Amino acid sequence: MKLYSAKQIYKADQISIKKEEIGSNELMERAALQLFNWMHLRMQGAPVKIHLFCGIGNNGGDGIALARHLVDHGYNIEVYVINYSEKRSKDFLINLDRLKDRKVWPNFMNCDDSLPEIGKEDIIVDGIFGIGLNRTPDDWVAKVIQHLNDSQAFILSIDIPSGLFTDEGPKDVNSIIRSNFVLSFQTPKLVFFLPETGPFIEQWEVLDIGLDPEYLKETETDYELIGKNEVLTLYKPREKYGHKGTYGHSLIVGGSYGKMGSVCLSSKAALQAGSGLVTSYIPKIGYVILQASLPEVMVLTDVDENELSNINFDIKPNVVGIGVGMGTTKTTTTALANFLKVIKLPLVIDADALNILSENKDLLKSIPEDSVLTPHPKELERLIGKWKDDFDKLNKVKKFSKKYKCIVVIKGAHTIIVHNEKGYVNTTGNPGMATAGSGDVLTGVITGLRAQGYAALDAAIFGVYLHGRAGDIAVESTGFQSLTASHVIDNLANAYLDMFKLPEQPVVEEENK
Ligand SMILES: NC(=O)C1=CN([C@@H]2O[C@H](COP(=O)(O)OP(=O)(O)OC[C@H]3O[C@@H](n4cnc5c(N)ncnc54)[C@H](O)[C@@H]3O)[C@@H](O)[C@H]2O)[C@@H](O)CC1
Ligand SMILES: [K+]
Repeated sequence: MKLYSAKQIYKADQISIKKEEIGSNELMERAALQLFNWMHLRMQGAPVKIHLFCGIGNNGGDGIALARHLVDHGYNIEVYVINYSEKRSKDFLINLDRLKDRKVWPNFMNCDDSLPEIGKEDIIVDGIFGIGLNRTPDDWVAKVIQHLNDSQAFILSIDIPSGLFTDEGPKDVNSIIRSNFVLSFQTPKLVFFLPETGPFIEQWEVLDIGLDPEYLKETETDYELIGKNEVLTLYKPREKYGHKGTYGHSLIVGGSYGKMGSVCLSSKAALQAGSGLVTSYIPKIGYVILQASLPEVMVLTDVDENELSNINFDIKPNVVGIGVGMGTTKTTTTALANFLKVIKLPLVIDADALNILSENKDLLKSIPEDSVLTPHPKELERLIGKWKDDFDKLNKVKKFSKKYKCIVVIKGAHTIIVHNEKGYVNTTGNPGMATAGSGDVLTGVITGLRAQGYAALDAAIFGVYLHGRAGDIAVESTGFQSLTASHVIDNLANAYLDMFKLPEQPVVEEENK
């Protein structure tokens, strides 16, 4: 699913109005009706108090139009207009008049007014600012927003939580609504998925207000949301006459004294992701461990007992996953530097290999083209330096990806895969996966997919999705706290199977005869 910018949404808005020969207030009416239907379906006329807080722009206009529909259906409402500017939008004014025709008089709130009382069981509709926010709200508006956040009432935001910018980072977190639910028009916004701004959104849903499908289809976006539909198009079915050689050979390089488990996890994950063959390359100390735990995996050992000192093999893998558990000693650093000088195969680079690269930035230019790097936030910071906010981080990663011709997987609650100018935002995974070895599993999955012939970007996107989905399925039986990396591996099979499951159909009860 494409994630459009505010500029693109405004453009879609203009094009739709022109093509359909409708007034902009008709588009607002569509939006308001969708909001109303959504609420009405769930509330079924319940007499709960609904407080609608509206700004003076079109987001406020949506709120005022929604208030009219709620009144027409007998709901118990109170409307407030937050008068933060004199520049009321045309459609806001049209809808204000329509509301007044029904003898509903909003409370106009200015900077010195006292704050209304809101009960814990009430509902707040947040229509203060939408995608038109272009500067941090004034202090008194921030106070209103804090008052709503503190009320403990359920907050339903129209389009975007008020106070969140659509395409830049927040400057004052105290001026942002904490939404329980966002009904977002036409597209979710990128900020719903970033670490700094995501926590302001508990749940979201898209309302289709029928913006011009042609424009939406043709417009390229900087970000895409990756769900089941997106990965289904990447999936490579198995061929009847395929053999294990058809599905590639993964080499997992890593491990050191006391950290052999990471290589076990990566190697097993590569196998479970479907790699035809898997070999592990480890220091001698891990030989028995690997052979005893993974009978399907072949093992090659370094000349050194405890650490990698010379990465040298005479097999022909088609991808190498490197870095897990390998440490950053001088010997291993030299081994990695020498390896990078000669290796031409695509790499999946993780953990200590990333840390070595951060400490020795001149090695970055030796990374083979189309390699996949999988840093967690700390590793990323060591690699690209500190960032101002999430947008700054994304821009820095885009530059890095272009400069070193690689794919960067920014791991997090919503992992983002960056390739050149574009980012792919993953939707699977859960907090239970913040556990030891979870990253090693991801490295193995992406390596295993790469081995099977998935292109680098596809392997990264598909791998991140599968890994998260396996974690989501696993957590249903383990709970967040007890989820381990091994559970994620054990559920890779279920994650594959789940891709082809049809959505559950509602059960129709048989009529009594
Ligand atoms: N496709 C669309 O674009 C549609 C948009 N609609 C609604 O329109 C919203 C956008 O409306 P607007 O462009 O009027 O903008 P907003 O309603 O988001 O903001 C109101 C106006 O306040 C001003 N402003 C921005 N930041 C401010 C600040 N910190 N303090 C004081 N004033 C500030 C700006 O001039 C802005 O236009 C969307 O979020 C959505 O809810 C819907 O009506 C349906 C169609
Ligand atoms: K809003």
